[in-house]
Amino acid sequence: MKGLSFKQFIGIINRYRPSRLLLGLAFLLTIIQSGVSLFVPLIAMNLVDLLVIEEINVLILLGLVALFMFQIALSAISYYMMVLIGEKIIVRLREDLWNKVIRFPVRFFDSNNSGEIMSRITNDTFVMKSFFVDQLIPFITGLISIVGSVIILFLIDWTMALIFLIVFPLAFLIINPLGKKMYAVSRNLQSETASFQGNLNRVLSEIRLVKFSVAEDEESIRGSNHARKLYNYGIQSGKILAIVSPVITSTNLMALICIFGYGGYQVATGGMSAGALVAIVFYIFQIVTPLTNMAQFFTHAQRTMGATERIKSLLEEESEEDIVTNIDNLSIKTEPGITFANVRFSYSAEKEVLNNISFSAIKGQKTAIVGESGAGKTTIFSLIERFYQIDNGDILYNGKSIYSYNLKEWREKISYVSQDTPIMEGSIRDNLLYGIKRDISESEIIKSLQISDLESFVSSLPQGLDTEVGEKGVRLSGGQKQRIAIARAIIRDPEILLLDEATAHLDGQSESRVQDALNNLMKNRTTIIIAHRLSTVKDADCIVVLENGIVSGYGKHYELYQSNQLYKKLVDQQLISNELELQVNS
Ligand SMILES: Nc1ncnc2c1ncn2[C@@H]1O[C@H](COP(=O)(O)OP(=O)(O)OP(=O)(O)O)[C@@H](O)[C@H]1O
Repeated sequence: MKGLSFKQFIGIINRYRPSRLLLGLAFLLTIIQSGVSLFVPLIAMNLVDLLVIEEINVLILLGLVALFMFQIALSAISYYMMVLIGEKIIVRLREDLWNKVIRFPVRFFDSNNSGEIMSRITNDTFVMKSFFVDQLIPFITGLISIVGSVIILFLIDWTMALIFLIVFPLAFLIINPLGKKMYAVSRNLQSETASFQGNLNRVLSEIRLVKFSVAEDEESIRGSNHARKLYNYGIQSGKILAIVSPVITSTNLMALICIFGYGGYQVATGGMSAGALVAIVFYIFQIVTPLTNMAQFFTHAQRTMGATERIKSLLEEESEEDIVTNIDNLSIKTEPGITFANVRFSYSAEKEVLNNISFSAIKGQKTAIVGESGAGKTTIFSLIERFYQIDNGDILYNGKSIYSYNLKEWREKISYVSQDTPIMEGSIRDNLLYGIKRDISESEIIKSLQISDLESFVSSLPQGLDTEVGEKGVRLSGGQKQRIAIARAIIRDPEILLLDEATAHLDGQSESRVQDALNNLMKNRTTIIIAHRLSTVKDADCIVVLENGIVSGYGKHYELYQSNQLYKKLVDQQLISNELELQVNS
């Protein structure tokens, strides 16, 4: 067991523990219970000795029964209290972890598999709890029992105690190196479990891709490899346990044989009373049982320390609200709306995606961003949403840095209709109102459905707005999902509209209706559009051409067509493809 990890484990338990009073009481009860169990053999010793001289004492017998009952009751109460404490700790830890995880920056999710994060919140916390309740507490009571029993053994017969103490450490000489090996195996087992879960999540969340790529066989092999690795680690840990358990059991057995041999001789020769031998055997059991459990304790401890390290690293992760962005305090006068001022940005050190970008999207106007695939258009939206931090420059809204706003307040100003239209499992209503804090009237919802051309679809459903859409909205068509995203944007009533190919999935008729609605929605707001089909942004008040990380053109359609080579190329390519499409269709 690594000292540091154990310290971290205690630190986490301490941080999420319930009141000291409850904890103290539970510990006190546990200690009293272990203490009481130390007296049972002493009374039994007296009883046996009295039996030998045929003078049964009812009072002692009743005392023994009462003590037994008392110990059972104490043991039940203290176990329940420990479970209560364990559950209280885990619920707080899970709540805190979840609260933290949903506030981690997008960058964290870029580099961490969601299945593995799930495994940490569910499995690793469970491992910690069961170690605390089922291992640590019995370990402590076991220690009390062992120490107490050894002391009493010395008082009853020091030579017997000495024999036992010589045999007892032998087991640990063998177990210690195995424990170290077990630590490595347990760590691997835990991380492999997490990556097994990560792999399941990866495949199950994109099951359609698996099917249309006919990748079942590959996935079957990959899944099997993970399962096999788990099997191997399981076998490795089994091999270690297979040595540890019998070593402990036979050491205990050896100790018992020595005690019985020597004790029997003593009783026969009158050196010791029969009661004393009974008490000694009792105490040996009180030493042996917790000792046997200790083998398990160390295995669990290794596994728990691995889980603790992973949970600790999650707990230490910075929340996106706490991230400070270095901005150049540029004192520039801007028009109302969004201004990118000398913005530089890269996802990683290898490649700069935006290299000194400056442009304005003025309030009440429609600003379009065009550029080749991978030029950084979506990145600009991500930066406006503050999913990532800029490296240099500043992004201003109405003349004020967007980083000066509280993150929640800032995001509430924005509606983002993205290309892949994310939909949550739940009803259509749940999706329309997702994250909206103010009360929304039924008429507001219906109006948004009318504007987004969804009304007839929703009214055709037997359960209307309360129809379940399935995981990721699988029961909806691409166009329906897109219109739900637009209706959601309408209900949010934002100051800033970010539209990424918002009408790409709609058919011509629906598109023109929704486009009109969007044009209405854009009034008096700051709107930025990403369009691959330039026909949808030809009428934009301003078009920003992104090329190799810089703004290579900025203006209206006809100006750019004459002055910007890339823009002309993109328009001409689309004209040609449109013509080809017309020819094919005619
Ligand atoms: N999360 C990310 N981590 C690392 N690199 C990224 C990430 N997202 C995008 N990139 C890279 O940044 C560059 C710009 O990507 P972006 O998605 O902004 O392009 P785009 O112009 O929107 O492309 P498209 O038109 O194909 O959607 C690309 O080279 C891409 O590989």
